[in-house]
Amino acid sequence: MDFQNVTKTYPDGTVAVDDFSLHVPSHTCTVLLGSSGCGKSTLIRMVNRMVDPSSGSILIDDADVATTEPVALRRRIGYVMQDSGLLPHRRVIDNIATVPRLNGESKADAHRRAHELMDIVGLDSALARRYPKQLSGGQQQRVGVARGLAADPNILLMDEPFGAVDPLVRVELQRELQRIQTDLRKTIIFVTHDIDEALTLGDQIVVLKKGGEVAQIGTPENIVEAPANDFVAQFLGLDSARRSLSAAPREGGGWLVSDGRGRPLGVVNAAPDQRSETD
Ligand SMILES: Nc1ncnc2c1ncn2[C@@H]1O[C@H](COP(=O)(O)OP(=O)(O)OP(=O)(O)O)[C@@H](O)[C@H]1O
Repeated sequence: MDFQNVTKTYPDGTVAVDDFSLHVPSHTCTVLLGSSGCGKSTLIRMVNRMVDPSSGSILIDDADVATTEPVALRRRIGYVMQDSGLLPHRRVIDNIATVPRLNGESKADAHRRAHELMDIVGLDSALARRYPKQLSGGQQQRVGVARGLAADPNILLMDEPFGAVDPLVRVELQRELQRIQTDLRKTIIFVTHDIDEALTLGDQIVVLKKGGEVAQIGTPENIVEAPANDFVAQFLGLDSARRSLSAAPREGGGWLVSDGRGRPLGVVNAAPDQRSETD
């Protein structure tokens, strides 16, 4: 997928995205990382035409999304948002089956697929008959992910999908997504302002400034090892005590790693290039 010189000016004159270009490699997870208001949601919503660019284009397999009817586009691109966006008056199973049903699948087939998806996202099948409000926030987000995957889309758009759940559940959901992605290899665009989440999930991370200005694009390793500028270093907190780590040799081998305030964080047993044959 490619964003080509995309600009979005809202009717009130706000320039949310200014001349943004990006190649999104297939079958990998691209994270758009930036603080509130930098244009992340606008960017992701232009892919499925919830928002149309003022100029520029977005190409999927070399076809401009502007040439595809928005409803058709949304039925073949998965979309997961922060508050899960579930239909409150529909049971979990029917929420997941919504798009396959709209695509003409029989109820039996759509429900069978929905049960498979519940399994994939780690939801007990006993929850199928519940309504969204009878689920925890984390469970609702799992339903949201299942629903996003229901039509077996090649592309999955995720707009701060785990932003509203508590930190422990958030880490669990991130792990589930990584596991799912190992199997399904979707092209994912994942929006977050959480650095740890970006470093965990991104194959490619795009650090954004206001107006969708790209501050840096790279793998998590690239960005942590070599921030392109002060903005990226500060945003990642590389100059803060939490991330400026130090390591001291440890009795019995390995290193004790501490943060910038000297608090112990853990132990490194061996640097990758110093592993012995027996490790
Ligand atoms: N419908 C709209 N009309 C006018 N301005 C808008 C509209 N939607 C978004 N904006 C503005 O565009 C800019 C980018 O907003 P956007 O929601 O894309 O940012 P974001 O990075 O996703 O932020 P957040 O993380 O807070 O959701 C902001 O200044 C916002 O106020």
